[in-house]
Amino acid sequence: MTTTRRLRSFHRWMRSNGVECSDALSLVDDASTKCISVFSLCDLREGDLVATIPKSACLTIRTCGAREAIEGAELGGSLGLAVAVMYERALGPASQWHDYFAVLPERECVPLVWSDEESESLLAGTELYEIIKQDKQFMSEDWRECIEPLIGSFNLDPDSFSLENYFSAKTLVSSRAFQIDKYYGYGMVPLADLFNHKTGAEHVHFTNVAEPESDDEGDGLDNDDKDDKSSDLSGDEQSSVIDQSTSSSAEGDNPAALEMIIIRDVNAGNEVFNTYGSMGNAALLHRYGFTEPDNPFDIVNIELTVVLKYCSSQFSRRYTRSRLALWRKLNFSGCSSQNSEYFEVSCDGEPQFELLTLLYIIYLNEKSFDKLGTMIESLVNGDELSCTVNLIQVGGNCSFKKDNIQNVNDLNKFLLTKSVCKALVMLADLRENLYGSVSLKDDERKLRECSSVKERKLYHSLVLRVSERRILGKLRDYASNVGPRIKKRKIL
Ligand SMILES: C[S@@+](CC[C@H](N)C(=O)[O-])C[C@H]1O[C@@H](n2cnc3c(N)ncnc32)[C@H](O)[C@@H]1O
Repeated sequence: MTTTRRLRSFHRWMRSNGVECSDALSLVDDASTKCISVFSLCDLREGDLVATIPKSACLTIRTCGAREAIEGAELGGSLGLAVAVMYERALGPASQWHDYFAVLPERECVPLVWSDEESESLLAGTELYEIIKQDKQFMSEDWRECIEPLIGSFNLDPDSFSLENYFSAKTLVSSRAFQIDKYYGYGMVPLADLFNHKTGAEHVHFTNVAEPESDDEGDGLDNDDKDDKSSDLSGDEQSSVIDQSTSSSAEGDNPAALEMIIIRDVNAGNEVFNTYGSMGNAALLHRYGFTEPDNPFDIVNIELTVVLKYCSSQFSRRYTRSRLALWRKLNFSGCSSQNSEYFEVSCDGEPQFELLTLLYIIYLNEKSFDKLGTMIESLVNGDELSCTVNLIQVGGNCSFKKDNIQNVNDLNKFLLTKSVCKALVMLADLRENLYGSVSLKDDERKLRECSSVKERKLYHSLVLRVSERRILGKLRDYASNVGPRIKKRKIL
């Protein structure tokens, strides 16, 4: 089937399934990338309704032919939806969604379906490296525990439900599914999933006009994906949340359909973008298989284990343990995800506040540390702000004026002693070592020479490496330029 043909069939499919796509939209099939994008054929203005998609046309656990088996096995969320996708694909032309599947790729090129060698060579050191290893392991367990036992009941080619096909279905779900509503749950929304992403400058929103009555709330099936152990860097389940409009005044409101409405003007001939959310490059690559240069939502994480390793290189293990224990007693903690605790460094190189408090405590002199120990009882009863104020006062900072402090961010500069700044630079170096011996300059050169279309995996992994390494550079600048701003005074 030629690309033009698949789009013609999809347009026919939309008409016969009640999907209304405005004549102002042009679906474009790019022969070089085999990807579809949406362009405007005329000027589109804020408020224009450009598509209506009946919820019954969406592929969900509720609408798929294997509903009974999937619900009977209590599979929900992305795992259940991936089974629905595999089932309907296995039906071939007999599936209601056959012509919809023809406009989807076989699988999305996300790292989950890269070979182990590719992950090793392209992702080592990046935020994704360990996550992908875990994803593969957890999803294989999900498949063995939840899907393999069901395969016989489908009476279809068992190969269609293989582990490999499960991974492929998961890539489609992670990159294209939406949370529809309570009744339909999480699903594939034809047409809505053809729009590409632009960070912070999208043109279109999907609106769920009203919630239909749910006939069986509390049936144990929900969208919190309790069966699915895979990680989610973006923190939410769906690729895009559909706006829940509470207004029902507009004429033509249709509780059984989703509407796509222009929220930012588009001139004729331009691409119409959606947004998949505010995500850094690691999250974009993880779920969607692409990255954006200069992404303002990028972050780098520094694992607590790296901080402790650095601390142990300076002090005894006992010393490190006692400092960490006091930090915890003061109710500080890092971010946590699947057995790891870490600190974020934002796009502009600013380290997470809690990392500064930990380093500050690590470098407190013995006297101040002991004094802090005696104050624990009173400190833990206060809030984070007053606790940190006390911490800084005990540390003996003479330029510190409590009255000017409104929130914890105002305290950052007082935590940046010379030792803390030096530690931040060392931590940036330790984190950078994880990328191996290739320099940032070499990565930047390779990126300039690389084609985003022909060498897609290499290109996006290089964007990720380069953006993470630039943040580490900014962390070094931050530590060198911001601190130390304070003079010490003995108050003990
Ligand atoms: C929801 S689909 C969008 C439609 C898709 N282009 C298609 O051919 O069907 C999401 C996928 O589109 C691609 N994509 C979306 N936005 C992109 C962007 N800004 N840059 C590169 N690829 C993008 C990625 O492959 C992503 O996984």
